[in-house]
Amino acid sequence: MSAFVHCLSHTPLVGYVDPAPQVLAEVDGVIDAARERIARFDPQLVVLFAPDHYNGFFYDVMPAFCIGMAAHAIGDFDTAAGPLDVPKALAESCAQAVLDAGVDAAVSYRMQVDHGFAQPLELLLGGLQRCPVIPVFINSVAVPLPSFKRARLLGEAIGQWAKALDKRVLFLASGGLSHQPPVPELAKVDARMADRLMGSGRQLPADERQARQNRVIQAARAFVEDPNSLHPLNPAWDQQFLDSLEQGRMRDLDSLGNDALSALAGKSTHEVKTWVAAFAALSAFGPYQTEGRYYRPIPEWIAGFGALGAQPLPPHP
Ligand SMILES: O=C(O)/C=C/C(=O)/C=C/C=C(\O)C(=O)O
Ligand SMILES: [Fe+2]
Repeated sequence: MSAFVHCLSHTPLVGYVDPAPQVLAEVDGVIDAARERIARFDPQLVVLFAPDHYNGFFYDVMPAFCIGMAAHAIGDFDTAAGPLDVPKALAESCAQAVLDAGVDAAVSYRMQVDHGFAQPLELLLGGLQRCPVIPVFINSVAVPLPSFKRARLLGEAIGQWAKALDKRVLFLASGGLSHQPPVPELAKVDARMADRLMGSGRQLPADERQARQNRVIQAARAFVEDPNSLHPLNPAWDQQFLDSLEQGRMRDLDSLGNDALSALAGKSTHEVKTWVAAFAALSAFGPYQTEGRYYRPIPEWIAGFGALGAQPLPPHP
């Protein structure tokens, strides 16, 4: 039994609206280094904490958390499409353990996921099917949202379950840090879009999918020109958040409410709850040391873009 963590921001805008070549090369270097560390760890099981952007989870039934027993990626923004390699019996055992620990996660035997899940699997493992993966959805955009505390407890429960396996387990987290791309909000959209958010968007017509992607791309171009056209990035908050994880102070975030977090760092920053869950899972294996910390605000991707890895400290002799 051993564990490893890697948390990485995602962006659907890579390849569409890119930063300067030296920034792109810097990010590529960060991802390459993480991929090498993960390859050396050679995971036998991945638990991937990630959000959705109204591509797989809708307001017909919106869970705070959902564990996939089977899953497929839709391939939005040119990310990989197709089934993930979900080990069903292990996922069922994980879900049971989470409920037994008092965290009421939903389950799905037909989970539909978007770039939030596909991108880290592609970038860090080389594809959707390279390693058995249990997908764990954390609702990060559709209010009402779960709290930092519940995300931490979810992670701790999964960490305790993983610790009892005789496996090398990699915890991945996808998303964040400060950012607010133009994801629709139920309270602000017209009837047609509300219907999409309530479930008819599960199979989006191609022209609507294209229009939706174009809207995000246009918003990114405008944000580069005018940082006040969207909620501004917040590098100071992002660094403070990374410090909290590095120092194992996930509990300190419990008292930060969701409205306060949105005001600090934008309405999509709730994706960082995936990072809290992943680090909480690792903490079940004891004290840890971090590695590969990276941060840069990248307006072209509407993102405070970061990475942070960690592994348990070796036991004292
Ligand atoms: O405008 C829409 O309908 C959809 C927008 C997105 O899917 C935006 C996603 C952006 C991210 O994943 C991100 O975390 O920046
Ligand atoms: Fe996202």
